[in-house]
Amino acid sequence: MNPDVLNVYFIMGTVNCVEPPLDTLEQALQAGITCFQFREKGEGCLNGEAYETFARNCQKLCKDYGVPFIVNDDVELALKLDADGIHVGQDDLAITEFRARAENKIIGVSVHNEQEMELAVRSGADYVGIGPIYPTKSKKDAKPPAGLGFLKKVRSQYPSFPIVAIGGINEMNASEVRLAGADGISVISVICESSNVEGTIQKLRGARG
Ligand SMILES: Cc1ncc(COP(=O)(O)OP(=O)(O)O)c(N)n1
Ligand SMILES: Cc1nc(C(=O)O)sc1CCOP(=O)(O)O
Ligand SMILES: [Mg+2]
Repeated sequence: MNPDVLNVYFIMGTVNCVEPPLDTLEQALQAGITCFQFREKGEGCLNGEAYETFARNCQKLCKDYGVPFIVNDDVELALKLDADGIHVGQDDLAITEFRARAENKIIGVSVHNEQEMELAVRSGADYVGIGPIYPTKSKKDAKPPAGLGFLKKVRSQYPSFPIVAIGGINEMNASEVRLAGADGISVISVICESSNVEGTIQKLRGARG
């Protein structure tokens, strides 16, 4: 995949939002996010019909702006909606199983160590998510913050494999994350809680290091 797609990768679910979620997503799309992940999970999240309707509304907005719509975890939803891709963690469905059912979709995988990285590449992942780089309040079961060390190591071992970094990334630390080798940054709270989504995204974008 083109790593530029990962430049500013916004992840959102209703539980993350302060403003109406679809308003936040549309502002983020207008401001130039390059990828969107539908991640409707956590206490108080939508279920059933409301969950699917919300996903469809997010997907429609992404289509209007020509931005890839990626579904977190839920393979059946990704296939039902014909999403552009899926993001899976180590506890989610095996990549090869999903690839067999969706040849042309983007597959992202979370990796935390060299073995997981090697397996993701060997299994045909299109990109990897590396995190948490810094402490995050948006994922209760996140691993301890890893800092930039693992990211730098992976970049040196895989000079051109698409990498997005995640976890506690904001306007202040985004450029050091890019300099460490990330093609892009993936964020939830810095956009969901911003009072100036356009300004925030401008600062997150930056030139590649
Ligand atoms: C881009 C990106 N990177 C990492 C994750 C985390 O995935 P996972 O470990 O499966 O955790 P959940 O998001 O499912 O709670 C991600 N979602 N996106
Ligand atoms: C969804 C997610 N995954 C992570 C990982 O480390 O795998 S950290 C995280 C939450 C990122 O949110 P924020 O930008 O608010 O810190
Ligand atoms: Mg997951």
